[in-house]
Amino acid sequence: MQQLTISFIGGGNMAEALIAGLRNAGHEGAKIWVSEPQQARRDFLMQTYAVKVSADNAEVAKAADVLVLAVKPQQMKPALNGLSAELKADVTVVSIAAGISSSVLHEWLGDRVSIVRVMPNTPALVGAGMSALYSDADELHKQRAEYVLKACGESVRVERESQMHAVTALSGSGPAYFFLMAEIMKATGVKLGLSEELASQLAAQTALGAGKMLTESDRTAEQLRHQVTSPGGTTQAALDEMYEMGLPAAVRKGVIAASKRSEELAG
Ligand SMILES: NC(=O)C1=CN([C@@H]2O[C@H](COP(=O)(O)OP(=O)(O)OC[C@H]3O[C@@H](n4cnc5c(N)ncnc54)[C@H](O)[C@@H]3O)[C@@H](O)[C@H]2O)C=CC1
Ligand SMILES: O=C(O)[C@@H]1CCC=N1
Repeated sequence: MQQLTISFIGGGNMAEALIAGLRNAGHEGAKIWVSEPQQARRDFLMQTYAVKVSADNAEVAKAADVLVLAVKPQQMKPALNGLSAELKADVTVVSIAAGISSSVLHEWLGDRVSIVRVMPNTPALVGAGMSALYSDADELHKQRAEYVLKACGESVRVERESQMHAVTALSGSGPAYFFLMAEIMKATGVKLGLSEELASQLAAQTALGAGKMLTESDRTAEQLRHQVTSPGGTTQAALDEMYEMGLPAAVRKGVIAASKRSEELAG
């Protein structure tokens, strides 16, 4: 079957994660186009993933069956300037930008385009992405977006566009919360006398193992935590201190701040 041409406006971190997923899933490099103003970034993407690159958004948009908008929210309006007239009639526009609503995208691209809003995350780079999508466009367009997302991990649909703020706060930004935890664990391991290399390995493999248990076991996070926590033992000592220092409140407030920021970006 003929593969769709998937074009990216913006070739930054998140575009790269999706491109890596698509290439690993067997999507041809010649059927992936990326427009990106930075020459060094274009060269890197072309050399690493054998994709087509350009500095011209219109050229890339024109070729697209699926057009992925992968610039920062603040960069979106200028990036889309003049693109509307270039698009194929049945193009699927997939926006991964935090905050920007479908109605704002329709204002910038016109009413006739089919828009799918998606919130992916960077673990897409290693095939372990978590994406959520919202769209009121036809099923075909949702399925095209899912084709991209499922090449990079799991994908779910949400029923209301307003839920995208919470999705962004959980899975979009979420990898950073776990990375911060790994950073702190590693640094503390070093303070306690481990080498950098060993402390990194212990933190990373523990994160992987905990993640696999969360996704593969039929137990809840709370049940899995109880399994590790022997009464009066080391884990209990750690968790008591973390609660005492306000870790749950800090995480709760952080997630809410991310959701609020997503609402602010929506304008
Ligand atoms: N990084 C992440 O974990 C996630 C990011 N997102 C969303 O993905 C989008 C991109 O984020 P990142 O990849 O992190 O940003 P990034 O800054 O790494 O990538 C943006 C790229 O767009 C390019 N660019 C700037 N102006 C442009 C223009 N006018 N035309 C074409 N390209 C242009 C930049 O040179 C840059 O390479 C954002 O809207 C963000 O909300 C969504 C989910 C997760
Ligand atoms: O930090 C951000 O705004 C983007 C959206 C979700 C993850 N990164």
